[in-house]
Amino acid sequence: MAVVEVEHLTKRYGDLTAVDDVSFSLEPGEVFALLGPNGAGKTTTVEILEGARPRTSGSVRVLGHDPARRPRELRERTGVVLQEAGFEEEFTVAELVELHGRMYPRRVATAAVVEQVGLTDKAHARVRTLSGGQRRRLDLALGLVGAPELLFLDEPTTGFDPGARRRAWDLVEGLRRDGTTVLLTTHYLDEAEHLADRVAVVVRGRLVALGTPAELGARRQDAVVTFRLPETVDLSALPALDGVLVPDGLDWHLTTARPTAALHTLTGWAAGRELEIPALTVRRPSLEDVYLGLVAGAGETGPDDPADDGRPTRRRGPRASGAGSATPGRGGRLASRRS
Ligand SMILES: Nc1ncnc2c1ncn2[C@@H]1O[C@H](COP(=O)(O)OP(=O)(O)OP(=O)(O)O)[C@@H](O)[C@H]1O
Repeated sequence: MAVVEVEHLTKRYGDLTAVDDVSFSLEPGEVFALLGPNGAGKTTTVEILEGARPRTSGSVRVLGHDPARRPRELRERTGVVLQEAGFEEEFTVAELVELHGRMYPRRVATAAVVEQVGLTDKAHARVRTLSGGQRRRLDLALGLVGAPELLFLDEPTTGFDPGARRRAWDLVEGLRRDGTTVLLTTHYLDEAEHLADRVAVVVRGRLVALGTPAELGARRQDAVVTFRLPETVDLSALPALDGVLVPDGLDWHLTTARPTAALHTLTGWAAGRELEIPALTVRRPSLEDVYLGLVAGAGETGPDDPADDGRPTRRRGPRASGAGSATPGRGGRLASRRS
């Protein structure tokens, strides 16, 4: 049985359709990444799955439950790592993890989860003294302390230094090995490529592509041949190459649908003149290239788009106040789980 099943999900905020007839499912143990530009509807979708927002229409099942009913069992079997969560600043890391863990029947030992996220040396530090990246790791610890079957990770490595990001990736890979299903949103395409079994690309609320990173890559047949001209050679001396050639500093990039033929022409020409072509590489499109092509193809014009209202990425309704969430004091998370 699918862990998450979403069929024809739609969410409207007044006139704005933030999620538009989206369908996908998550199989047990898979890491699934939701990608899309700012305002695409990723957070809205994830919050609907978490039970933190009502949907307008469509059907949603999470671990067999309708999250809109906010069943207790679902809350106990899922973990949530938000983009920004409020912490109770005077608690220590260990205290906060300990208190949070009490909400879950299947909890992981505090020391183990603190170790898992690399905060052991900060276990007894007050939350207010943590750096931005350390707070994100604490967030991760709170998502993991309940040994969730399904983990929601909303931009989990934003603000991480490169080492911390690698460790977070290792952690997610470890979770996958243990059978945890993970729904991830990220703006880092390398992160999605590295971690995700499958990727869904959402633009303006609509699902525009769904598949493994390799399947999405295979949508594009083109490749980029990069090279420099030998010192003694002028561009006009090159044979005609099939594709679009653009300069980039000393390099030339040839984007071509026929990389084998283009390479043959180029290397045949050079070999015939006993020339060495410096810095010659061939690169297939990365997930980032494919993603940017999909986003552009779907008419998204980036941050200057008048439809982009420039609002912060994570908005919460009245739940955001954290009122009434003094135990254990994580405003966003606990309040959203309880309301
Ligand atoms: N409570 C709300 N009321 C009105 N509009 C909202 C509300 N929450 C989100 N929106 C709008 O819905 C759209 C989708 O927002 P959402 O936060 O789901 O996007 P996102 O893909 O998560 O973006 P980001 O990558 O920036 O986090 C945006 O246009 C946003 O302004």
